[in-house]
Amino acid sequence: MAKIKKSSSAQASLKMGLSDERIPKLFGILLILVAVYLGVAFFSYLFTWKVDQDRVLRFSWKLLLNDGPTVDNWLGRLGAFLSNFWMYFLFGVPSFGVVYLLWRAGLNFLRRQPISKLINPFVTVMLAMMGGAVLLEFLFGSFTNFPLGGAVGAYLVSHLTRVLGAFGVILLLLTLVAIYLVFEVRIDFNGTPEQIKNDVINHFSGRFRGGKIGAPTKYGTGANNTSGSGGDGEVPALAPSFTDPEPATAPLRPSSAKAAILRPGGDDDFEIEGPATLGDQGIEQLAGKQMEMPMDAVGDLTLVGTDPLATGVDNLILADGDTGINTDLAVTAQNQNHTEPYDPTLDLPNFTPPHVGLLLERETGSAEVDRSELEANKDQIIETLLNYKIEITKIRATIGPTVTLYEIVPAPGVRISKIKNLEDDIALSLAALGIRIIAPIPGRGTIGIEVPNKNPQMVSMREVLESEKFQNAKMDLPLALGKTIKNEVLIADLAKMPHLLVAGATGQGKSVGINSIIMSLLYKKHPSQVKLVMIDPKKVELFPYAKLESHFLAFLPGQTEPITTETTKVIHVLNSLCIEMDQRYDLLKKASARNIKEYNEKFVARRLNPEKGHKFLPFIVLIIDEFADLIMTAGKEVEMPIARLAQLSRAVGIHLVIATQRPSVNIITGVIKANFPARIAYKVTAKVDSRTILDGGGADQLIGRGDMLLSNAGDIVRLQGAFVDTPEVEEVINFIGKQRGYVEPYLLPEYNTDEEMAGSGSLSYADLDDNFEDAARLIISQQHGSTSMIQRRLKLGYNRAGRIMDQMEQLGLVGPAQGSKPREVLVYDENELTRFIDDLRNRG
Ligand SMILES: Nc1ncnc2c1ncn2[C@@H]1O[C@H](COP(=O)(O)OP(=O)(O)OP(=O)(O)O)[C@@H](O)[C@H]1O
Repeated sequence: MAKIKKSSSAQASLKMGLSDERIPKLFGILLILVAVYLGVAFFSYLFTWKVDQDRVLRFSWKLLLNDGPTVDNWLGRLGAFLSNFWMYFLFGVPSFGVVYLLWRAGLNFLRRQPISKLINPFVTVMLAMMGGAVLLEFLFGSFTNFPLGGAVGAYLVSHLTRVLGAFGVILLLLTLVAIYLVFEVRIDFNGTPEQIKNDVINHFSGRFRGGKIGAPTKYGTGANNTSGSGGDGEVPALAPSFTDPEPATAPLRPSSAKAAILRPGGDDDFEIEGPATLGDQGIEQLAGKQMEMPMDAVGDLTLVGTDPLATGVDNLILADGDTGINTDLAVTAQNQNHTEPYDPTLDLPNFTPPHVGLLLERETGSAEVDRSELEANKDQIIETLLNYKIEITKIRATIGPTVTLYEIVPAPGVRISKIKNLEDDIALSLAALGIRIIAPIPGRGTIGIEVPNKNPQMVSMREVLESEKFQNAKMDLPLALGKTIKNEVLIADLAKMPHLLVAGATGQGKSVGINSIIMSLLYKKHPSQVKLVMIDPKKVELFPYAKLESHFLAFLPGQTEPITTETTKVIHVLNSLCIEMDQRYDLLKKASARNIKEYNEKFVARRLNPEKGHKFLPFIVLIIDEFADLIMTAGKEVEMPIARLAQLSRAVGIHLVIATQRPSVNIITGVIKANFPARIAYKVTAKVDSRTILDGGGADQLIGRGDMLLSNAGDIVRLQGAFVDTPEVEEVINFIGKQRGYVEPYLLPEYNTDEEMAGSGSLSYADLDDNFEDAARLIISQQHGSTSMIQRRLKLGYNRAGRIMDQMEQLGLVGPAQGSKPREVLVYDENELTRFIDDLRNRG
């Protein structure tokens, strides 16, 4: 690598032409210096204008000659002349916009970004300068002699006031601001004033952040931030939000009668933890230790991200050769020559992540908990346990969004196993739907009884996404799943799980849960950092996400629908993912990297050569909504690749989320279970189903509507899932879908079954690329078998055009490749092609 660099720079020094990267860099430095000069001169003008103005006006450019007068401007006569020119004759104070533009242009040249990137800021700043000049002149012009809005501002104001009247000018200015807010900032007027303010602040901070050298991006993959979101020392060994922090509330009244046996009716030693509205006399706000539910802490993968167009040799060919390609994307190719760290998000630099205003602010229900409800439940628990001769010394309540946890301390001598054995009887006696007994609560030595609240609260997706925990989560694949019994938002890192099995009876919240998982990723990650592979045999659950095809989705080449629904295609996708996994392992091996984190770090530092096939690797999340149908129809053909992926894909950043509403053993097989230590169970109808999912009961005692158990390697935590409705999901999808995506989506490797590879005979009509017919017609009409012609004329990527050419060869339309020469075309007449294709179609 070092060698290559050396020789190329030696060559460059022989001939310093326009292609020499040093020239734009020099030019960039020059522009920055000019910007600094003008900035200082303008600033000085604010103080020296009175003295200098007369002299400059009298002498004009002659001021620059030797015999002119002296001036006060800190940057001499040139400073006085230029600042007067801009401030007095042009835009007044908004002339500082020119300084910004020069600075920005300088950086652009330094970074060797395309000039087209400057068009937007140029137009915006020019308009802002004009608007600003009018505004300043209109509002304050009559109070000062200083040319606040310059001649431009003064002229426009006087002209506009004559045409529209003073009030008309005010309305015009307000209209301009409104147009800006609607088109550029995309304000959601449904939001609260606070959100609108945040949107505006985010908009502007985002804009200006884009102009700083090496500033970390909002996705944590800034050029300087090579270790990505989970750099060393940043990610705790345990997934942070899985371990609830110790709350700081102190007990108001210490428990006095520890040894006393509790009787129903009394409220001694009944301690309650929960919403503040419970601060009633006689009830305590308790500082209890919290349940610890550590996640699997093996390894710590770090996201750096990837860009599908950026680095593959194919894509570089595409970027160089195709004039139709968006110049912004061609940054990528230039990015290759840079010495600064690589930043994958720069390939879609203007991508704006969805804002929470797209989600509804829901009425989460009253936080008030009825004291009599608590007392009644406490009495019933004590009484029921006494019936079984179980005495307790202390009971404490923790009120969650939908259930209250009564934590009891048994009297000395009561064996926990006794309570465990009586679990079903106790539940029956308590006779409320959804009672779950946890005996003992791991690490606490106490027993938990969860009882549903009469007035459950909903947990909205918006509130969990807005929570500080989510906002600050430095995880590779953060999932905002819901709230724990302690009303705390729980964020889990899918990258550490490393796969997730989701199961529950129909109508209990699974689809909402899958949506909240996807939403979490869409809200937190840039399209260059994560790709979603979606499989939806039911065809109804995931289809709205198809609009994200050129942003977040990955699928097979030639696939018309980016979301896979047919079983045969699903098998292809799964096997293709296995190939992707193997290819990623090969890349890791070549790069001597142990996992995706190390690999991407090396890539960011430009220690891996893209010409040798190295590229940025995004995380890939495979989502299967309803894999029961697949297992039933394709059995091992589906189960085996899933198991293989689950066993091996973690190190290369491929993670699986598979869901089913049929939690039976023939669906969730031993092989699947063994490879999915992290599982989510929604309510199921029978205990046996709960055992199938969680290896234990509990899911049968849930209350539905998003009430769920999250289990990781045996540790179980009860959560109220975040709720997001389909229209909200669609809003978010539209928000992203409307933005510019990659020219070519992220394609998975092609997978051919053995028969398909055997020869032309097995290639069916369905296998043909969507552009096959057009490409074949082109080749035949031109009698010229060239891939690059297909690429150019049909505006296809190099890979895809190459694949179409292979299919033509398989079908005998063209001869084999002949090096750089075009292939021989074996069909001479388009009618013959029509017959051939009809034939193929009829064969199916
Ligand atoms: N987290 C939640 N909070 C509140 N209500 C919820 C939550 N999740 C689901 N619900 C309620 O339960 C209903 C069913 O949820 P959902 O569609 O997710 O179930 P499902 O298990 O996916 O059903 P199916 O298997 O038929 O697709 C929702 O329409 C909603 O009313």
